[in-house]
Amino acid sequence: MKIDIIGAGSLGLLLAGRLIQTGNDVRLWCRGVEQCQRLGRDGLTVTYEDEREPITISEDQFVSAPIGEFAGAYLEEPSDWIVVTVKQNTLHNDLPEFLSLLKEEQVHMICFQNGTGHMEMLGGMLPNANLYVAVTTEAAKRKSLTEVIHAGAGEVWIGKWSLGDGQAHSIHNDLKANNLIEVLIMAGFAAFLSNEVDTMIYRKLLINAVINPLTAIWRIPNGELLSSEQRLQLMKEVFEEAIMVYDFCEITYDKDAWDNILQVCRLTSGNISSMLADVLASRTTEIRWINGSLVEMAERSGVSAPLNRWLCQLVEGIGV
Ligand SMILES: NC(=O)C1=CN([C@@H]2O[C@H](COP(=O)(O)OP(=O)(O)OC[C@H]3O[C@@H](n4cnc5c(N)ncnc54)[C@H](OP(=O)(O)O)[C@@H]3O)[C@@H](O)[C@H]2O)C=CC1
Ligand SMILES: CC(C)(CO)C(=O)C(=O)O
Repeated sequence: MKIDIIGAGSLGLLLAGRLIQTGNDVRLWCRGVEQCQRLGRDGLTVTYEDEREPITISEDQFVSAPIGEFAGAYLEEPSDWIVVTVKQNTLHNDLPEFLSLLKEEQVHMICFQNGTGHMEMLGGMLPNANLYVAVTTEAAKRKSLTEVIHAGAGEVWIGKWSLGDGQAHSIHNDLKANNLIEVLIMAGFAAFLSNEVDTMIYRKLLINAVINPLTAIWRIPNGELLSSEQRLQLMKEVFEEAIMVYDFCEITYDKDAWDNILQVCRLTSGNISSMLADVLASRTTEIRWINGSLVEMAERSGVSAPLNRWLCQLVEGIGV
């Protein structure tokens, strides 16, 4: 399968490494020229935290190029799938410029972002595109421009974004999506199709809305959220406000959603959350598309979500 991956960060390198290893034709689109040159010289490596052998991909097994060349290359030689693995802020602020040439195209594009808001934006910008959402519990950490650590195996759930014509299609009859799942499974991912990807997006949003800002503000690994009553109390208050917003917006959530968040803290106890990692590296965080989405959803329903608003302001104020 021919696959374009936009964003050679943690998730992008992980997907690229596994997909190239299993024989797919991957083009990896980077922000920086230096990274393209390093990938073109050294190839890429996926390593593990246990004793598993690393995956080593040599430079001649794939193409890496600057994002500015992506649209031209796609128009000349379209791929089967465009996989988007940039962060939300890049997707909203930078990608429109690079994707505008594709606005008439019927691309198949799949987006791996945490948070919400990006699919609506892409839907408006690429009206003919077939847009898909991936919700994943994989954990990847880029170690250098060419090396990524696969820090935790999870699942990848794929759904079609907005079927649009009001008819009840099942994604299980979608040939392209089935092909993608096959390719991901061959590459070693636990990948599934879902007709209820919305439920998954909002389940993940709840997890990220509670864990990410608090770990970023307190500068602690995920597991340490559970280490004091005071921290648990604040987590619970953020959770309850988010649930109140879900109730107003008629978004369904699991009965054991709170226990599920505690379980994620335990399972990822040594992890630095992506938001804390962004704060530590002085990068823009995804808070606007996580807790900020909850604030907007609340406002649209005529209620307020003051705790989530505060969290947005606290995180956005770090390092300003
Ligand atoms: N990592 C994980 O385990 C998981 C991540 N996610 C979600 O996936 C998304 C990606 O996360 P992650 O991979 O961790 O993020 P990273 O920050 O590791 O990677 C983002 C990549 O996008 C690149 N980029 C920035 N601007 C551009 C541009 N204009 N054109 C092309 N590439 C660009 C960055 O380049 P540069 O480094 O040069 O700035 C970087 O390589 C996020 O929304 C995250 O929430 C979801 C689940 C798990
Ligand atoms: C689940 C969690 C909190 C794991 O660290 C995550 O998705 C993130 O850090 O963004």
